[in-house]
Parts: sequence; C-alpha cells; structure tokens
Amino acid sequence: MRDKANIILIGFMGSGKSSVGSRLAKNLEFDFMDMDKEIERITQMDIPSIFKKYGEYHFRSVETALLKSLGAKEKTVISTGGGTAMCAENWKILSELGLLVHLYVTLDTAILRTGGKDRPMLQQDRGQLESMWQKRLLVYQLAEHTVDTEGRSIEEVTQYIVDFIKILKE
Ligand SMILES: Nc1ncnc2c1ncn2[C@@H]1O[C@H](COP(=O)(O)OP(=O)(O)O)[C@@H](O)[C@H]1O
Ligand SMILES: O=C(O)C1=C[C@@H](OP(=O)(O)O)[C@@H](O)[C@H](O)C1
Ligand SMILES: [Mg+2]
Repeated sequence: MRDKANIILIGFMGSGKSSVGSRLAKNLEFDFMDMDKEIERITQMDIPSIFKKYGEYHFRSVETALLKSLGAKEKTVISTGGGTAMCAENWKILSELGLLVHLYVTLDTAILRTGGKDRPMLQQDRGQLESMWQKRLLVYQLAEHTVDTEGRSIEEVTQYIVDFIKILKE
C-alpha cells in the first residue's frame, strides 16, 4: 500500500464518519480527530450556532483554516464533515494528508440515522437534499476506497476498513 500516514473519512451526513472514525482509530491505535469537534473546541461554539450566527460561507472558511493548520500529522484517523471534501482546496490538502475512504450512505438512510437533527445542511426540502446528495456523491466517489454502509453496523464498517487496510499493507 502507498505509505499514507493518515486515514481520512469522507461522505454524506449520517454516513458514520464520526462514529466509525473513533472506533477505527482505537482499533488501529491511531489518534483521532473529528473536524467538527475540533472546530467546536476552537470556536467554543456548536456547529448549528456557527451556521446560525455566521452562515455556511464562514463555516467553510473555518474548515479550510483548520485543514491548513494541521501540518505534519501521522497515524491519525480524521473524520471530516460532510461538506469538507467539496472544494478543490480542501480536497488537495486531504488527499495529501492521507488515504481517502468514502463511507457511502443513501439519502433516506442518512435522514433516518440523523433524525434530520443538528445538521444545518439537512434543513432543506427533499428536492434540494436530493440534488445536494447527488452532487456530493460525484466528488466522494473520487476517494481511493468506498465502503457501502447500508446494512452494515458501525462495528462492521469499522472492521471492513481494518481488514482492507491490512490487505493493502501485505
Ligand atoms: N453503519 C451504521 N449503522 C447504523 N447507524 C449508524 C451507522 N453509522 C452511523 N450511524 C448512526 O448515525 C448517526 C450519525 O452518525 P455519525 O457518525 O455522526 O455520522 P457522520 O459523522 O457521517 O455525520 C449516529 O446516531 C450513528 O450512531
Ligand atoms: O454536510 C455538511 O455540509 C455538514 C456536515 C456536518 O458534519 P457530518 O457530516 O459529520 O454530519 C457538519 O460539518 C456541518 O453541519 C456541515
Ligand atoms: Mg460527523
């Protein structure tokens, strides 16, 4: 396997990036960073409040600033937010940082899993959500690996990634 120092989880909201990321890090004995949690720690605000007070454009600039500040990380699982991979500047930084793994989820499952709560970007009508999901999928699919999370538990998705990383290392 190309010797990539970190594992980066990308995918739509509710695909399990945060939940799988923390388990994966434990399993691989890697550090773990959830970008949203890090942004909340740095700004001392929760994500919905950042969107409400400053809007999406500002949130995106905070995401990019965080990525630029990361420097040399290694042995870290990084869980992105669902929109992080959606700009060329972020994509470049992420792909240089590590192995990109896309967690695939359908829109219906994403809505079921999140209950539509606490995700400012899910507060849109069905048609808008569908076009956002489709547009994002085109980008997520450019990741080096895609894992279908449909019908797989968080533990199963984690184990799937652990297994293929082991095989890639052989
Ligand atoms: N594979 C899965 N099967 C069932 N529920 C899941 C799965 N992955 C995540 N979830 C649940 O979906 C919700 C959102 O997961 P989360 O890890 O926050 O996703 P993301 O960070 O991609 O938005 C959580 O309640 C989590 O327990
Ligand atoms: O899809 C998005 O644009 C967003 C996803 C959220 O993260 P999760 O994908 O972890 O829910 C969070 O970064 C923010 O609400 C914006
Ligand atoms: Mg998350």
